[in-house]
Amino acid sequence: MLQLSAVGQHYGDHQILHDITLTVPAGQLLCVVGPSGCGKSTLLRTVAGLLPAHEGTITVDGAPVTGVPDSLAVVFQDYGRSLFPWLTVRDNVALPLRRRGLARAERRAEAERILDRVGLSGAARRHPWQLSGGMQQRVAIARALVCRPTLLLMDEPFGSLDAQTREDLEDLLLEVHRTDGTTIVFVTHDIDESVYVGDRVVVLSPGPGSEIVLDLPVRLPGRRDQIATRGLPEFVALRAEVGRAVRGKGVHAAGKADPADGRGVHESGSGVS
Ligand SMILES: Nc1ncnc2c1ncn2[C@@H]1O[C@H](COP(=O)(O)OP(=O)(O)OP(=O)(O)O)[C@@H](O)[C@H]1O
Repeated sequence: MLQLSAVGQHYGDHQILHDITLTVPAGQLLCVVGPSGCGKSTLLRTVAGLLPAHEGTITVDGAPVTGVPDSLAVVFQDYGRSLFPWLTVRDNVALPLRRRGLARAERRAEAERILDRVGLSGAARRHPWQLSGGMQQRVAIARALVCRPTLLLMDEPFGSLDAQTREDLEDLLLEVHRTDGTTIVFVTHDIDESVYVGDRVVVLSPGPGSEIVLDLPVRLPGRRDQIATRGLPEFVALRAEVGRAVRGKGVHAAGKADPADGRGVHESGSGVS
């Protein structure tokens, strides 16, 4: 479980985040959206322990975050810079296992297992620069998963991919989440994406001093499907509600209901206009 209590963040005199209080239960996929520059990436970097919180406290499974927790992995948008071009795909993925003291053969076997899972078993001996952008981001996801993190942070991971690749990776993420039960915090500027992948969507207000303006459980019937789910009236209603909050147009009362338990069927009907 991830807990943020009255977290504030500044760059110098510039206040970015104010009084962010949030509990993310184990196994939840939380999406964070908000206007450009409101502090989504700053929030993620603070949770990751890369920036110390100026105010408040953050705990992961009860332990205060004072540096990057061992149980945590991060995937950034810029896959091109996050992979080492001189290493093969398999060695990129195996790299985090070195710190765990696994022997070389074990590291390679584990990397190949994860690569198979993300649909890249045929690419293990290639180098990142020989792959498409979508394949490189699959490598970055594989590397994040190889240490079996309990908390996965993703900062606009599909933002620079074409629409088809993006949908494929959204579905890969959902499959990983369903199978592993990893707690995931997923930052995106894409409202549709947040509702499609999230169990819950949190919207931040524009800065300075961004706060949470909407905390919305995503209750959609059935297993998510790129065509069928996006056509559901429940999906359209949720998307409109998040869109209104991002644009500062007010929040429907259903948005405040039971946000920590964002699974199951959405019942509110949301009153979308
Ligand atoms: N290292 C830094 N030093 C000073 N200011 C920064 C730094 N990083 C970000 N900022 C500023 O903090 C604010 C929040 O930035 P952040 O990248 O967290 O927003 P964001 O919501 O993720 O933006 P976007 O949606 O455009 O990616 C912006 O005004 C940005 O210019």
